Amino acid sequence: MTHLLDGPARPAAQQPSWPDAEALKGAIDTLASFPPLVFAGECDVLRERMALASQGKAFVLQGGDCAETFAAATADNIRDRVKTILQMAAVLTYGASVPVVKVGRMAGQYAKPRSSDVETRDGETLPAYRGDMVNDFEFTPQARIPDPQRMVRAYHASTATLNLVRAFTTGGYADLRHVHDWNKGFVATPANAAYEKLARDIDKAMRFMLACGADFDAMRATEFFAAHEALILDYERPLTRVDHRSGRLYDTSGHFIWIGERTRDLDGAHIDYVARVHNPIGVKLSTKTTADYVEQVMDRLDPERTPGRLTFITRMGARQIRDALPPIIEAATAAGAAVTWICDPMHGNTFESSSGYKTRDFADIVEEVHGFFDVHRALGTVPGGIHIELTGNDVTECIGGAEKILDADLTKRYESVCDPRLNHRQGLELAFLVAEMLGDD
Ligand SMILES: O=C[C@H](O)[C@H](O)COP(=O)(O)O
Ligand SMILES: C=C(OP(=O)(O)O)C(=O)O
Repeated sequence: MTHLLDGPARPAAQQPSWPDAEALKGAIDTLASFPPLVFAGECDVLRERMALASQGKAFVLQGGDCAETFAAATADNIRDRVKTILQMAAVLTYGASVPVVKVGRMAGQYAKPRSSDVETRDGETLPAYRGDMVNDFEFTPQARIPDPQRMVRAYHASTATLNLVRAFTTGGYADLRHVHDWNKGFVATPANAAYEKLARDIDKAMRFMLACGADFDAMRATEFFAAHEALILDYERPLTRVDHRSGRLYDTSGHFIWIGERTRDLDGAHIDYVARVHNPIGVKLSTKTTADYVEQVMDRLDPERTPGRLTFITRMGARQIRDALPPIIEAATAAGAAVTWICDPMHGNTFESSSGYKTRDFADIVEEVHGFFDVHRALGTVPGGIHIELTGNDVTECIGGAEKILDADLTKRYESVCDPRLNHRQGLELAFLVAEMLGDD
């Protein structure tokens, strides 16, 4: 399939140095022979949902691991992540009376861009870990060698994940009548107690609607989409297929793919790649973004200004967003933007704690989302969603929140192989706060 993507060779940032060209070719050919993970028609549905979010008629909740790992792709982990997203979506929908577009950072989020190509521990320097799709987290010379067969494993792990996600979300588990069940198995906390109360209210409203003759069978299933950063082009390209209905190219590795802050160069291979596929796509924007860049990237990726095609995921930092975001929005608006604006309050707020862990403060995360809403409201544009690194597990990776995780607690259960995630309760707590902001119109 790669011939479909032929064009001038462009520099591709953040790619592994695969040591064996033959092995790489073998893995690419294998991927190209596999069935698609998602269908073009599903991507089109998501584009329509993203369009609604760009107009304030829906709100996007994108969430999941910073970096998925093969070892953690278990039924329990996947179920708890899906449950957390369903609960957060219920809080947002009920709290703000807006449909929520549920998108997992799942089933493909196996590669990471890194600030440095190497990592040094106790005087030993090895290649950096770039995600399970590329090499292994273990700190040994052998483990850190990029192995293209890992892309094939990532495909299989994504298939299994997506299969379970589809079973959960269409097989009855996501039925709103199970709104209480999603809270089961989690430790009792103020956030879960608040959720339990909300679930009782939803139950009551549903009983009322049922008595009025509403048909709740329509709610048995929920839409749930898969997203990841389109980083490793040797994985994305062979999974790119022609849609037989329209003759257009789609990246069938996920419904929504985004280009990260480190790979969004206008002359680079990543922007060239996503310009050619028809999926709904995202571009991360930090404080380094210029007005000129925004206009040019819109012209490259969304020349027709089609609502739902392009999402800007801003990740500015709690202290910068109020100054850095307005000129970006103004430039986009002046250039006729039809983009969906999403706030990633994670990546601009990372710091190293005194105990040496990469962490984020829950208060900063909330503050960035506040800034995002305030800026959009002041400019008359639409805050269309949030993008969160989270897990359904009870980890201690981000400090703060109602349970007041402290620096000293980070050591207790820090499991992320890259960036710190909100745990289940912090995710729920954030959903309640965002529901308030959304409802504050
Ligand atoms: O998730 C984002 C990046 O991959 C991550 O922040 C990079 O982390 P690093 O600075 O430790 O390489
Ligand atoms: C690397 C990521 O973010 P960014 O490109 O915004 O740094 C990410 O979301 O995993």
